[in-house]
Amino acid sequence: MITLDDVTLTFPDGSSRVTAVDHVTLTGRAGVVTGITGPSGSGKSSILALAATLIRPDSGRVLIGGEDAAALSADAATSLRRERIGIVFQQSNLLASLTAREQLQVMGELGGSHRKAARAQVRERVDELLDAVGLSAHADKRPAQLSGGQRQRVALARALVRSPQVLLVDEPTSALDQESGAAVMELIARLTHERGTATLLVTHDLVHSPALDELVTVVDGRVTGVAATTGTIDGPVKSAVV
Ligand SMILES: Nc1ncnc2c1ncn2[C@@H]1O[C@H](COP(=O)(O)OP(=O)(O)OP(=O)(O)O)[C@@H](O)[C@H]1O
Repeated sequence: MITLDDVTLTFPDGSSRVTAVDHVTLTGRAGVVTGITGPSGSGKSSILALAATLIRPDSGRVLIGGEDAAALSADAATSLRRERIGIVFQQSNLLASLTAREQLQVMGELGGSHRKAARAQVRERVDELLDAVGLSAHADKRPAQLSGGQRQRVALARALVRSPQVLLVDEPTSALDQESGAAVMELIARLTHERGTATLLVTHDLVHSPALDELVTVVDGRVTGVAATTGTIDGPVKSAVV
């Protein structure tokens, strides 16, 4: 579970400051895809960056598994991010020289043990995740040999390698056509339901709302609405949400 509790974030703007996030309170629950939508400049990406502990709020708390990430030292926030948070960006941000399998392996081994048994465990998890995102047959391909949708699926699998509690996804379909976008959204919903991640997903495109369990609307940095959606992708937790 992740909770932003009365969070405010401002940025310098000439001699004054612009308020990007204005006393926002929202919760992403385990096994639930919470969409965050709103007009351009409303604060969606800022909310995601706060949830990712990439920036600190001016005030308020960012609770991840009960711990206030906003109060941690920079080092502690980095390890919390590494261990508990998976992030998928608009562009897949894959390393051009690595195969799909290697992208996941590098993430799985980051800061971990070099013992043979530990590495074998990572390999097993990588194979399981590549299978879960339907890419086993493409495991040895590099990003340039994959379609946009396949690259986003690799990025999604990579974000899940360390079994994060929280999955943060920023406009995952913006570089995709409608059909592959829908497939990526469906996959995010399925993996969220199966693996119990608390998923926050920023989208301006409500054509994909069937993949969302809840929708938070943000305008001018403020939450103006929270609604259960009429999503059609079933999951174990979903029935309890709607
Ligand atoms: N690094 C920054 N420095 C100064 N102002 C910023 C910075 N990042 C965001 N802002 C301002 O904060 C507000 C919220 O921006 P944010 O990017 O979070 O909105 P958004 O809803 O994600 O927009 P979009 O849909 O266009 O990506 C805007 O007024 C923006 O100009």
